[in-house]
Amino acid sequence: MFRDDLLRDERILVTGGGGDLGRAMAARFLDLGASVVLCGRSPERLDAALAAPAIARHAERATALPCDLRDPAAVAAMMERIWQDGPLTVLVNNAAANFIAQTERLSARAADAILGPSLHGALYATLEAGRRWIDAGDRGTVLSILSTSARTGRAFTAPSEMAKAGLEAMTKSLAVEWGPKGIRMVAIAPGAFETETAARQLRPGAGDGDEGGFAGLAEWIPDGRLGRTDELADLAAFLLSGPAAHITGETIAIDGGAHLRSSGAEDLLRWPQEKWDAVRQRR
Ligand SMILES: CCC/C=C/C(=O)SCCNC(=O)CCNC(=O)[C@H](O)C(C)(C)COP(=O)([O-])OP(=O)([O-])OC[C@H]1O[C@@H](n2cnc3c(N)ncnc32)[C@H](O)[C@@H]1OP(=O)([O-])[O-]
Ligand SMILES: NC(=O)C1=CN([C@@H]2O[C@H](COP(=O)(O)OP(=O)(O)OC[C@H]3O[C@@H](n4cnc5c(N)ncnc54)[C@H](OP(=O)(O)O)[C@@H]3O)[C@@H](O)[C@H]2O)C=CC1
Repeated sequence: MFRDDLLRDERILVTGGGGDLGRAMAARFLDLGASVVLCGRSPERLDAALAAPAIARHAERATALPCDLRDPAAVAAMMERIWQDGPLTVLVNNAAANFIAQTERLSARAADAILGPSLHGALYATLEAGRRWIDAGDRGTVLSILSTSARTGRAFTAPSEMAKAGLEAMTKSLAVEWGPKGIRMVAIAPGAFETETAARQLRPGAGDGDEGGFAGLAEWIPDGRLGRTDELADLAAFLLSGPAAHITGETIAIDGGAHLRSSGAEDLLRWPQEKWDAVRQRR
């Protein structure tokens, strides 16, 4: 689909690069010639990502740095370390934290556990990369991974929706403010992708025969299935590539149309063909 060297000149930091979607994007960027730095809190998860065959086959262009994005000093130190080897050209704000809970029962610490990495951490990373690009007169791109649920709102994950909506506002605001300085801001809003943590944090199952997971969700999605990680990775690669150079401030949804299912015709979608035929005959 893409030229093999599409991202050859890019040096890309993928936050949360030890997670499922981060790892898939990193592997795709490497396939297309980029150098990649992964970050996350857990050194074990980062080591596992570097050892995965899709990444290990490009070992000379893949590195990892543990970093807790909730700590602005740690983010600054990570960026300093990265820049010692040369500038990044792309920051991918992918790291996030989320879990379902009845919102009125969230403690302040629980709310901060979500807002910390998902909103503040992404902002800290964007500021650290942005000011280095601006000081050096370098071009740069920030790609943030949002969620279609930030557009619609979503019950039981309010802090995550607030964080993702905040990142969308950052994407639009800095597209204008930093655009003249050569910095492009883009975002992807995924729908449901069956990653290990999404299943655990968002559909944990309550026991007694309810094992949770994503079973049954696909039939609710207009195109009848969940997203595939390779599809997200390809969209990310395109948005970082030369042909996307004029796209900024935009968020692209990748959810099979799921977030548009709020038209008031949901009951009609469940009608069998006979019912449509009967209605037509009665006209
Ligand atoms: C919507 C679709 C779009 C998005 C999809 C995704 O993002 S999928 C990707 C999702 N990926 C990930 O989520 C990434 C992996 N997960 C993580 O980063 C973390 O494990 C974490 C965010 C779940 C907890 O962060 P941490 O280590 O900082 O937490 P901690 O243990 O120090 O506790 C702090 C406070 O939070 C409370 N609390 C914690 N869990 C729950 C819960 N389930 N229930 C209720 N409360 C909970 C805990 O009780 C405590 O409050 P207290 O008692 O002191 O008042
Ligand atoms: N899967 C899905 O259905 C959807 C996912 N998304 C978004 O896609 C992105 C990736 O999700 P997914 O791959 O499913 O989730 P993962 O949990 O696998 O990935 C998130 C990563 O973020 C890292 N992270 C969390 N907190 C911190 C922190 N404080 N500092 C540094 N890194 C941190 C985690 O690593 P570690 O724990 O080692 O720090 C983890 O690897 C997220 O932004 C998510 O919100 C959006 C919509 C739907």
